[in-house]
Parts: sequence; structure tokens; C-alpha cells
Amino acid sequence: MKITIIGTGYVGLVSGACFADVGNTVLCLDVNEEKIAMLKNGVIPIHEPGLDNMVERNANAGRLLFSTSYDEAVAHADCVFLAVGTPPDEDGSADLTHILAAARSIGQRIDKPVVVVDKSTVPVGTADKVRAAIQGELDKRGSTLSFSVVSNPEFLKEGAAIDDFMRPDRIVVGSDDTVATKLMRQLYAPFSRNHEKLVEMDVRSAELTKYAANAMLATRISFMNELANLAEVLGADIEAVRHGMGLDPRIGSQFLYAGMGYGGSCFPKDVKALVKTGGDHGQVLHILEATELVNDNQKNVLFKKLTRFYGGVEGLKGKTVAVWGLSFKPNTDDMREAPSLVLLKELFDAGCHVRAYDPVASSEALRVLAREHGAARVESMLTIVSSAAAATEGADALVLVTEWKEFRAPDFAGLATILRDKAIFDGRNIYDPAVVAAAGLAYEGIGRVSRTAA
Ligand SMILES: NC(=O)c1ccc[n+]([C@@H]2O[C@H](COP(=O)([O-])OP(=O)(O)OC[C@H]3O[C@@H](n4cnc5c(N)ncnc54)[C@H](O)[C@@H]3O)[C@@H](O)[C@H]2O)c1
Ligand SMILES: O=c1ccn([C@@H]2O[C@H](COP(=O)(O)OP(=O)(O)O[C@H]3O[C@H](CO)[C@@H](O)[C@H](O)[C@H]3O)[C@@H](O)[C@H]2O)c(=O)[nH]1
Repeated sequence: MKITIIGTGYVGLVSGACFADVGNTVLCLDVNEEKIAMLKNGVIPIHEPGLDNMVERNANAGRLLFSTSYDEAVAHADCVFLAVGTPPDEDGSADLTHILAAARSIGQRIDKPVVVVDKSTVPVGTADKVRAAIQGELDKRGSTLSFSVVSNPEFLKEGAAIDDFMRPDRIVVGSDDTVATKLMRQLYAPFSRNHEKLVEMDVRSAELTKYAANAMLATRISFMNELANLAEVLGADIEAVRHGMGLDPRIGSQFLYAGMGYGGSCFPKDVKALVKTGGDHGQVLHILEATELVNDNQKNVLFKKLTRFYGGVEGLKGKTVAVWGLSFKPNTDDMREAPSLVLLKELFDAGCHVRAYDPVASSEALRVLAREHGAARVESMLTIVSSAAAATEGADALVLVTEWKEFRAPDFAGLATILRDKAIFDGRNIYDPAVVAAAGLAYEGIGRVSRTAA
């Protein structure tokens, strides 16, 4: 089948590569000329494990094409996916500027019946707006062409995006057009071979399903973070509690990890957008408001622990803090809403110098931080280094922010000789407090009993 994907970001590029990998001919379009030029030269603009090989393989086979031309993109296919960004607007609602611009660009060009598939995360009712935007352009041209708009939200996770796309838990298709639904079944058949995973529903339910899933996962995380803070004052260990809870199959063990709060390009914006949708329809979503509040507070939790350890903010002044991990989660270079950004601002404001290392996100982090704080301030407060060991050189304390695999088993005894104040702050609970303390280091985790150096 011939497919066009509009928006070549984390979702668009992964979807395009995966659809091409099962034999379709996919054209990926983006308005960002630099991105498309990179892709045409075989350079992948994002870090996503396995994506470079898959893109190269399919581009070489002529099944994966890149373009900035809407003329070319719309002419290419009878099935056009929308995978552009839907960032939060100032009031928390999803900004539909890119979606509607893309819809108009399609409407201005189609000259045959087409199925437009919305893969971006959009509020309930957006498919109607997309339909109206396309129809408006057809009307201007006096065209009576028919077209369909289908909702097909995407559930992939960054860092595991290819696996998630190739082996989805479910494929949600919201459609009121049987021909379009049939086309979607055909397109997704290779990803749903042995078990029926495609769930058909109406368009509005499909749009809401995406927000419901993200809101539930975000709520689990905030629930655990709040419980972690309680466990800490009660002298309990949230890691033991998590294990004990998660073995109940009604609860399940996933997405119960306490930490520094959820980040990324989805949970924060999608929870906000759903709260806004509720408000717009006279329904206060109390649970989600609390989810967001708890998450905002949780992003400060490590700074509070550092402040306590040093006897107040004044005690932090002039300290050098090593930071391991900057991206919002491992295996990605994405810095959107990363908890590290909140911590780094607090450390800068307290007069600390930060030595940070991230396996892939350093340059993206520098770009974002320079935009937020100014390049000069960032240069004076932050040193980005190229290894975990280099980050701890000359540092007083170590903070683990992102649980990259390479941080899992450090030489604690060695760290005890390097870190001047002999302290580790573990924002993801990946270390055993007893092991850290036995090596002569103080340990602070999330929702765990603090340890002083043994
Ligand atoms: N990132 C994820 O893990 C993930 C997972 C599931 C769903 N989603 C949703 O998918 C959507 C895309 O997310 P993303 O992370 O891939 O975004 P992204 O910011 O990485 O990519 C979006 C791309 O769209 C392009 N674009 C913007 N306007 C355009 C236009 N008019 N025409 C063509 N291209 C245009 C941008 O240049 C950019 O390259 C969002 O709605 C997001 O909520 C994201
Ligand atoms: O137990 C957990 C699990 C995750 N997180 C944090 O939650 C955030 C989001 O993690 P994750 O869900 O793995 O990453 P995303 O790539 O943002 O994926 C989410 O958002 C996507 C965009 O909508 C959806 O498609 C995915 O299904 C959904 O998992 C990260 O900051 C994690 O550190 C925790 O704190 N504790």
C-alpha cells in the first residue's frame, strides 16, 4: 500500500519506518526542511534504538521516501496519516495549529478520495475539525470529492518505540466509514497476525481512549510518588511496598515506580489537556488535577533532600553536584518536561556548579537549557562531560536522575573516595541503600529510609 505520513517526529518517523518495513511504500513529509535534508542524507534526527537501521534498510529499498512537498505527499497516497505535534497551549489545551494546518494543506490538494488518519493525540471532537478544515478547502475549489477522517491514536513509548509499534498491545481505530475501517484492517494486518488486536469504535471514543490510557498511567505514577513520600516519613520502603502491591494481578507491576515525577512529551501535556477538556464541559476532573499537582511537587523532591542534607539552601552554595542522566527517561534524547530541567534550575539558583553526563541527551539538554536560562548562565553553572566517571571528578555529591543502564552498577567504594561529601541521591531508586551505605556513602532515595555512611 502507498502511505503518506505528515510530521516526521518520534511518532511519524517510527510509524513510517515500521509501515515501510512490512512492505508498504511510505512517504514521510515534514515542514522542517533541515530534518528532511538530514533524513535524505541518512542522518536520523532523534535517538530511538533500532531506528537508524530500519530507516536505512527501507530507504535503500526505495520503500521510505522523505519530502517537504505537500504536492508530492498528497499525490503519493490514498491514505494520509497526521502525526504532527499537539503541544500544550497556554491554557493547557492541546494546540491544534499544526493538525489543522496539515488538514488544510491536504484539502488544498486532494484530487481523489482519501482516508485521513489522525495519529496525533488530539482532544475529542478534533476529527470533526479536521474534516471541516479539509471540506472548507474543497468547497473553495468547488470540489465534491469524498474523503474520510479516522482516529488511530498511537501508544508507542519512546526508547522502545519500534518494538511497541511492531508488536502493539492494541490498535485503536475510530471510524464511522466501513471502507476506511477495512483499509485500516488491511494496513495493520501484519502487526496483528496471531491475535486480533484491532479494536474498532466510534471516532470520539478513540480520541478519548488515548487520553484515558495516558491519564491512568500518569495517575498510577503520582499515586506511587505520593505513597513514597508517606512511606519515607513512616519508615517504610516504597520499593518493598511496590513489590508487594504489584504481585496482585488486579494491580499489576508496571508503572508503579516512584521517582522524580513523570516527564516527556505526553503525560504532562495530555493530563493537562484532559483536565482542560473536563473544565470546558463543566466537569472538574479532581483525580487528574491531583495527579498533576503531585507530579509538579515531585520534581522538587531531590532538591529538597539535597537542601536537607546540606542544612539549608545556604549550605548548597558553592557545592559541585554530579548529575547522571538528563533525558526524561532512558534510551531517548528527548528533554521535553524532563525532571532534570527542574533540578538543574534549582541547583543553579542555589549557587551550585553541576557536572552532568547523559549518554545521548547532552546536546539537546544544552540547547533547551540555553533557551531557558541563557547560554552565558548555563556555561558558568554547568559542565557537560562525556562519561559518568568524569561527572564525579571534583564533585561533592552525586545525583542519579535518569536510570540509564550504564549507571546501574557503579563502583561505590571508588565513589566514596571521589565524592567529597560522600553522598548519593538516587532519584529512581535503582541502588540498594544498604550496599551504598556499606561502601561508606550516605544514601537518599525516593520513599526509602535514608542511610548514613556505614
Ligand atoms: N512522542 C511520543 O512518544 C508519542 C507517542 C504517542 C503519541 N504521540 C503524539 O503524536 C504526536 C506527535 O508527537 P511527536 O513526539 O512525534 O512530535 P514531534 O514534535 O517529535 O514531531 C512532530 C513533527 O511535526 C512536524 N510538523 C509540524 N507542523 C507540520 C505541518 N503543518 N506539516 C508537516 N509537518 C509538520 C514538526 O516539524 C515535527 O517534525 C503528538 O500529538 C503526540 O502527543 C507522541
Ligand atoms: O513506573 C513509572 C513509569 C514511568 N515513569 C515516568 O513516566 C514518564 C513517561 O514514561 P513512559 O511512559 O515510559 O514514556 P513515554 O514515551 O512518555 O510514553 C507514554 O506516552 C506516550 C505518548 O502518548 C504513550 O504513547 C505511551 O504509551 C506512554 O507510556 C517518564 O518520565 C518516566 O520516568 C515513572 O516515573 N514511573
